[in-house]
Amino acid sequence: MASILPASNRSMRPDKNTYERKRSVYVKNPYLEGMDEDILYHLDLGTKTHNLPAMFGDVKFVCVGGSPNRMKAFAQFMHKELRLEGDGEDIEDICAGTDRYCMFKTGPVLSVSHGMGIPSISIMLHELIKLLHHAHCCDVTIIRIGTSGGIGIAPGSVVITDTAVDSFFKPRFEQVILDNVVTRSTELDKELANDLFNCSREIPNVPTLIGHTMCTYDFYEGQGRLDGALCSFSREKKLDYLKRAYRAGVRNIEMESTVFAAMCGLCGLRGAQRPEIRVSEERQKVERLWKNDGMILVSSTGGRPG
Ligand SMILES: O=P(O)(O)O[C@H]1O[C@H](CO)[C@@H](O)[C@H]1O
Ligand SMILES: O=c1cc[nH]c(=O)[nH]1
Repeated sequence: MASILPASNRSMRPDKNTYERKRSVYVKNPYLEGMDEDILYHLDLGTKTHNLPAMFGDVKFVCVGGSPNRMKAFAQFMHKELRLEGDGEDIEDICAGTDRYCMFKTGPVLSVSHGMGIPSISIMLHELIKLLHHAHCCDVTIIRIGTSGGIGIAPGSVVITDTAVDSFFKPRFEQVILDNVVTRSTELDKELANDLFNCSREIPNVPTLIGHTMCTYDFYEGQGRLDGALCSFSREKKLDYLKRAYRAGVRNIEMESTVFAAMCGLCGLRGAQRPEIRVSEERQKVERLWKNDGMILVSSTGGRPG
């Protein structure tokens, strides 16, 4: 099991009175309270083996992305920007005991990898949300930082997602629960999207826009690529589909946004719930940082060679 974080990180927990109105992280599972121990299997953490409030009670921002190396680099970047002790090069992977996901903590910012696709991020989110709940975190903003394929926009643009849509351009996530299909909303917080967009205006040479993000179950056929091992549609059909997506407001495609939006929304992790009237010093620092340096993207887009 990963050891708990050094005392220097624990001391950054905000004062109880820092926030005048708190928004908790909710779990919606009546069985959890009655459990003697909650093991977060894929994070290699647990309520009996780790002091989760001490380790994570001060978390205010969670940034997630597919690749472990990217999330480590992001954590090192945050370490420098927050001017924490040391150079951050030896930053500890809190989930080192498992190779499923990695997790780094820099002050109030948690950086977590989630792998590729809905099933992978959904397992991570179940355990992350329980972690934040057990740690008594509140007022948590979560942002997925990812790559995506742009539609009708310049390669390299940053798309801030307002709504995640499925392959039929509908703002929904269909979760199969036992043998039922349960439909969940995929709206993301518009206020946060606007805040992020306003921050982006201060960053030169990075075209940024707000738009819908389409989430698919597959990188190849699901995204209309012609270069997968299987392809059963014509170039014309592909272009027709992408044009219809564009007309429906879709500006980029990736593979996690619908379940991300659905789960975070249900569990009180909508970042843009901006309840704070007085904010902690760390949070002001982080907000300043984002305003200055723009580490705020939801998806940066690449070309779509296929
Ligand atoms: O850039 P990340 O976060 O890895 O996410 C995108 O990249 C992967 C596909 O290459 C998918 O998981 C997609 O959502
Ligand atoms: O899902 C993805 C991620 C990156 N680029 C794409 O074209 N699609």
